[in-house]
Amino acid sequence: MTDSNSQTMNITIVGAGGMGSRFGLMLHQAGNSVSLVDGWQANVDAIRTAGLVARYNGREVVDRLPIYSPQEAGQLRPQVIILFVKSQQLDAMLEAIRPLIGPDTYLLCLLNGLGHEDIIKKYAAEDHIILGVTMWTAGMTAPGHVTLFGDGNVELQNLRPGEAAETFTKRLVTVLDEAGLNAVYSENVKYSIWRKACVNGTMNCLCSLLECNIGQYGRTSAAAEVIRRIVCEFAAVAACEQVQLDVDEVVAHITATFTADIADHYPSMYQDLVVNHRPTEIDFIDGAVWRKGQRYGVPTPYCALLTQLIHGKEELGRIRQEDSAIPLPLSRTDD
Ligand SMILES: NC(=O)C1=CN([C@@H]2O[C@H](COP(=O)(O)OP(=O)(O)OC[C@H]3O[C@@H](n4cnc5c(N)ncnc54)[C@H](OP(=O)(O)O)[C@@H]3O)[C@@H](O)[C@H]2O)C=CC1
Ligand SMILES: CC(C)(CO)C(=O)C(=O)O
Repeated sequence: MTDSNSQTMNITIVGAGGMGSRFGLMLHQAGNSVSLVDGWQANVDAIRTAGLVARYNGREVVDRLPIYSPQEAGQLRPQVIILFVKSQQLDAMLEAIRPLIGPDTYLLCLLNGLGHEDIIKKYAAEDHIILGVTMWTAGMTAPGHVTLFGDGNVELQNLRPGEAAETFTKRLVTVLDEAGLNAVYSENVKYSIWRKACVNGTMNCLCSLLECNIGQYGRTSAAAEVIRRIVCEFAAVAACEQVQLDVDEVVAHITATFTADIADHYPSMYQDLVVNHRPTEIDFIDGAVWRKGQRYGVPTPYCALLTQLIHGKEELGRIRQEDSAIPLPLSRTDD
C-alpha cells in the first residue's frame, strides 16, 4: 500500500481498452502501483499471458501489468479507480466492481459524453467522485495490443466542493502530470465536459459517417461550417444548464485538431462503428443533447440527424450480416 503523502498512488483502471491501457502504461512506468480490470476475457487473457503490448510513439513496449476480470477484482484496495469503459457499459461495470469501492475510494471518470455523474452517484458518495476530460488518444489493434501516439492533456475537478476532495484531486493531478499525462486542476469541469462533448459531438460522428480520420475531415470544404452548426446546438442546450460555451473558441479548439498531433487519429466512435462493428456512445453525446433539447424546448436538428444516422449505421452492420447469411438468388447465367 502506498504512503498517503507520497506522490505515487495505488490505482485501479477499470476498462483496459485503448485509453485504459494508455493511462495504465504511463502511470505504471512513472512508479505507481497500477492494476487493470476489464470485462473482455480475451483481453484479460492476452495481457496476463504476454503483458500489455503497446506500439508507443513508434517503438514496442511490453508492460507486465496485473489484470483482473471484474469478478476477480474484489480484493483490490485502490486509492483511486480510473474509469475507462464505454459510456453504455458504465452502470453494469460499476455494479460488477462494487466490492472494490470502499468509503475512502475515489472514482475518476474520464469517459467522453454527458451525464456520467448521475450513474456514478449510485455507487459512490459525491465527495469521492472526480470528473474530467482528456484529449489523449489510443486505439486497440487486438486483445492486449494498443497503438499510442501523439500528445494530449487531462483536466479534472472534484464533483462536490470540499477541502479533502480538493486536496486529493490536486494530488491526483500531480500523479498524472508526473506520468507525463499533462494534467491540470480545472476550476470549472462542467464547462470542460461540455467543451469536450463538442469535440466528440462533431469529430466522432463526422469521421465515423464519412469514414476518415480527423485530419482528412479537416480537408473537406464544409468542415468548419458543419462543426459550427453543431456547436451552436450544444451551446444553446448547455446555456439551459447554466454553462455558457464560447462558440468561436470551441470551434477554434476543434478545428485546431485538423493539423495537430491527433490529425491521424480515427476517433473512438470510428473504432467502434467502422472497425469493430460495436455499439457507439452516440446516445451520451449528440443523442444526449437532442434529448435535453427536447426537454428545454431547444431545436437540435443536427444532433437529431447525427444520432439517427449513427444508429442507422450501427443497424446496417447487423442488416448486412443477416443478408450475407442468406444465399443470394441464382443469377441469370446460372440457369
Ligand atoms: N480511444 C480514444 O482515443 C479516446 C477515448 N475516449 C473515451 O474513453 C472511454 C474508453 O474508450 P476506449 O479506450 O477507446 O475504449 P475501447 O473500445 O478501446 O475499450 C473499452 C472496452 O470495450 C471492450 N472492447 C473494446 N474492443 C473490443 C472488441 N473488439 N471486442 C470486444 N470487446 C471490446 C472491452 O471491454 P468489454 O468486453 O467489457 O466491452 C474494453 O475494455 C470512452 O468513453 C471513450 O469515448 C476519450 C478520449 C480518446
Ligand atoms: C481524440 C478525440 C478527441 C477525437 O474526437 C476523442 O475523444 C475520441 O477519439 O473519442
